[in-house]
This record gives sequence, C-alpha cells and structure tokens, in this order.
Amino acid sequence: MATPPLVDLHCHGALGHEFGRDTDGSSRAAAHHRAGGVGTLVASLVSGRPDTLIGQVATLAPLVASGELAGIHLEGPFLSEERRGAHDPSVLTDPDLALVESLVATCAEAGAPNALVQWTFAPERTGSGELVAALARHGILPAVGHTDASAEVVTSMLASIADTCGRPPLVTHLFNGMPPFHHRAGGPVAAALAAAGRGECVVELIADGVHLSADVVRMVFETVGPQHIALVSDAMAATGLGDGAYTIGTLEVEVADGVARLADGGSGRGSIAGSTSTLADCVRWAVEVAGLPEADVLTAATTTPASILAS
Ligand SMILES: CC(=O)N[C@@H]1[C@@H](O)[C@H](O)[C@@H](COP(=O)(O)O)O[C@@H]1O
Repeated sequence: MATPPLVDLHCHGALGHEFGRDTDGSSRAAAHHRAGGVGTLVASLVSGRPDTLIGQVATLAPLVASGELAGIHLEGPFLSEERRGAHDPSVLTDPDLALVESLVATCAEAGAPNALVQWTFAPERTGSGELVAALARHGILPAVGHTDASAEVVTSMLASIADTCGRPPLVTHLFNGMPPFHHRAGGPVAAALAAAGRGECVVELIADGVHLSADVVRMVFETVGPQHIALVSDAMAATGLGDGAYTIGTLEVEVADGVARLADGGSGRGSIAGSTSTLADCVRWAVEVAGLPEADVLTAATTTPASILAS
C-alpha cells in the first residue's frame, strides 16, 4: 500500500533507543520511523523527575531545531496513579508550573522556542486549570489522558481547554490509560467520544492490533469520523528490533511476540507498555485487519494530526 508521508503525534523511540536518552540514539530512532513512512514525528517522553525531563528535553530540542523532529510531547508526570499504565508511580505528581517554565526555557535556549507541542495530564489532578492556562500561554496543546476522572470532569475540562486555547484538545490514546466504558458510568471514554462527535476534540487511537480490538477501532471511525481521530504509534524502544528486555523510562519491559509489557516476574499480566509498531504498521492493520476504508485511515494518519501541529 503506497502512502503519503504520515504524521505521528505520539512516539517514544525505536531500534533500542528511547527518545531523550542521548542525541545519537534519538536521531537513529527518528530515522527508523522516517524510513517507515513517517514524514512528521513528535517525540514523546514518559513521566520522569523534573531534572530527568529537563535533560531529555535539552537533548531533543536541537533535533526539533534541525527539523529531524516536529516537536516534543510530555506524557506526564501529572497523571493518575490508578491509570498510570507504564508510568513510574514514584514520579507522578500534581501539575508543577515551574517545570513547565523550565522546559519552555530549555527549548528556547536550544533555539527551538516552540518545540513543546502537546502535554498529557489527568484533569482530576489539583491545579489542572492553572496548568491549562500556562500551556495555552506557551502555545502547547493540552491533552487529556491517563485519567480516572468521571465523564463530567473530562467533559468540562475538554470544553475549558477549547475555550482557553481556542482550538480542540487531544485525548491521549483513547481507551488506554482510562477506565473502560460502563453503561452506568461512561467515564472519559463517553466524554471524549461525545466531544469528538461534536468536533470539540481529537482522539488518539493506537491501531496496532494489540491495544484495541478491530470492532472498537471501527466503532470510533464510524461514530466520530476520521477528521476527529489521530492514529498514533505509541512506539517504544523495541520497535524495529525483536522480542527481549527493554526499558520505558525507569521501568523494565519484556517484549514477547511483539507485545511490550512491564516486567512482572513472568506472570504475563504487566501493563502494556507502548507498541512495537510504526505508524505505517498501524495504517496497514486498520485497513487490512479492521477493514476500514483506506482514505479514512490516511486522513487519521495525515490530515487530522497535521491540523493539530498547524493550529
Ligand atoms: C507509553 C504509555 O503510557 N503507553 C500506554 C501504557 O501506559 C498503557 O498501559 C497501555 C494499555 O493501557 P490499558 O491497559 O488501559 O488498555 O497503553 C499504552 O501502551
């Protein structure tokens, strides 16, 4: 399947390299995704301590300045402990506005003042409103995710982000890192699908054949439409390599049969820890396995995510 250059808004690395660890490894990871068909790539950082994140952003910002990366995505550390997935619980915290300012200053010093493009947080955390205002001031798009909040809290946060930022927010990998939809308590899934259906947010989906079933991916395309969906890879360091032992942030990961999970002493029940797919793999899966129209899948892997970066 020939595809136009894809746009991946959420990607942690490849070829054994996690973005932000070192310059050369970050460049190699980016080159792997480029070779796989991604024309525009945002590097994602999992939750870390402030000094770790400052160091990682200092490593990545020059790659944004040189055009190897389109931007940086902070995934945490202002996330829900209950819905942390593959994030280190010891570094999760309420929004820290000093960290936002330090990271923005780090990017400016590296000659990439607008390098931070999106920031995932849980809206139930104390200080979320102030965080949204700070992100808006710096042109960083707030993304709701890794959250245990009710539908009401998520609905009102999505509306408030749209108001404050003047553009629709993102929802980080819809379904993953949040409570499952329940018909008497719809939670973040109900809130996000309703907002996306009204054109008031864009939902990320990891269509790698592991994170979501084909029927769920089809349901989202058929209810909110591809102009409100951004397919993302959420690719971690094992992408492009085989099964084995890896890390995500400070946590150990085992990859078996291409599925990355937090190491758990062999029980096989560790949280899924990102994907081992490129965005092109996800596009192929969505067309060939989920059976979605190619044009719709490409919209969700090109035009829609590009609109997030353009606005
Ligand atoms: C880098 C990152 O955060 N990736 C998340 C992971 O944390 C979460 O465990 C998984 C499954 O989430 P689920 O168990 O809620 O479906 O989705 C994504 O891989």
